[in-house]
Amino acid sequence: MIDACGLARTFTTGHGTVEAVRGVDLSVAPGEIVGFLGPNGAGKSTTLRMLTTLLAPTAGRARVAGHDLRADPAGVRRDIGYVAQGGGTDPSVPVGEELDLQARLHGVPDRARRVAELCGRLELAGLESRPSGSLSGGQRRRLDLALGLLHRPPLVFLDEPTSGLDPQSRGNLWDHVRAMRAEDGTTVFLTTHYLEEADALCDRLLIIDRGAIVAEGTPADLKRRVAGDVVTLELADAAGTARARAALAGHAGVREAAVAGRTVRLRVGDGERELAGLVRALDAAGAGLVSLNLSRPTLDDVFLTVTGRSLRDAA
Ligand SMILES: Nc1ncnc2c1ncn2[C@@H]1O[C@H](COP(=O)(O)OP(=O)(O)OP(=O)(O)O)[C@@H](O)[C@H]1O
Repeated sequence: MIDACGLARTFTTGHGTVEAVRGVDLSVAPGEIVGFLGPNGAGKSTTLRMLTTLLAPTAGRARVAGHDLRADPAGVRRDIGYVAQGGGTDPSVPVGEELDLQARLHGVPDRARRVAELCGRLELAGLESRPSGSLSGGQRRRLDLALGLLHRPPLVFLDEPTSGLDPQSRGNLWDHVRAMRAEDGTTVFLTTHYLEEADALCDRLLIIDRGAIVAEGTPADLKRRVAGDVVTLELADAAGTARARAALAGHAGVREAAVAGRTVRLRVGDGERELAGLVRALDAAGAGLVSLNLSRPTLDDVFLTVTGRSLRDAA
């Protein structure tokens, strides 16, 4: 649904040249929900604006929703939905009127039925006569989503769809995005700052930093591949700790072991798979295991591993 190769954009400012996006390759398959994650200024919006034809690339090429970005930008625009960060509606216009107007602009056939259908699906029914400026944050974002979906685009771009929403409204919007994919097979490409959002909603993530993609994969794969799981062992005494350390030194699957007092912290690939073998090795060595804890890395650990910085600090 998206295939981009070497996409780049530089800006010339009074202070010199900014390489906002430095040759990004990415592909998104039909029906995927792909999250584009990165700290402030990483190049997310610039990439999104290029893929939605709002900004011309300085280099590279892309096919979006079956159309070449440079040769057929009108075709791209026809077949995508774009939900911008702040939305673009007039706050004084009633919800129903706004939807009807946009449906008319898009030439949506049988538009009254389509508007009613989307209002029903996105919990906007009953709000049609309210000016959009009077809606709550969550209702507002659902209206923005409805506006982006009116012409039934197979591909939708969402720019920070839940920015500023409370956790409950955020979860509600995720449900709607999932339903949109389940019911219509809509492909979704979204940018986000929220690690929880990336983790909960996206099938696959692209992590961008300083204009380049630094990691890519499903949330679970990324965590496993890039950061590994962590197994923390507590041993009964110093002798047991030494025996544990010796037993685990050559143990296949252990990538790294750090000892602090009677605690041994291991970095392993797939913790669940490794646990039984680890326990057997420790028992055989008579290490005197007191407790064992398996923790999964977070997406922030992934970012830290790839860039040496925390996404939260960097943001
Ligand atoms: N019109 C512009 N002129 C000059 N520099 C720009 C312009 N637009 C973006 N940039 C710069 O390009 C880089 C990438 O910006 P971009 O907005 O794409 O990042 P982002 O990842 O979307 O950040 P945020 O999360 O803050 O929205 C930044 O250094 C930004 O200052």
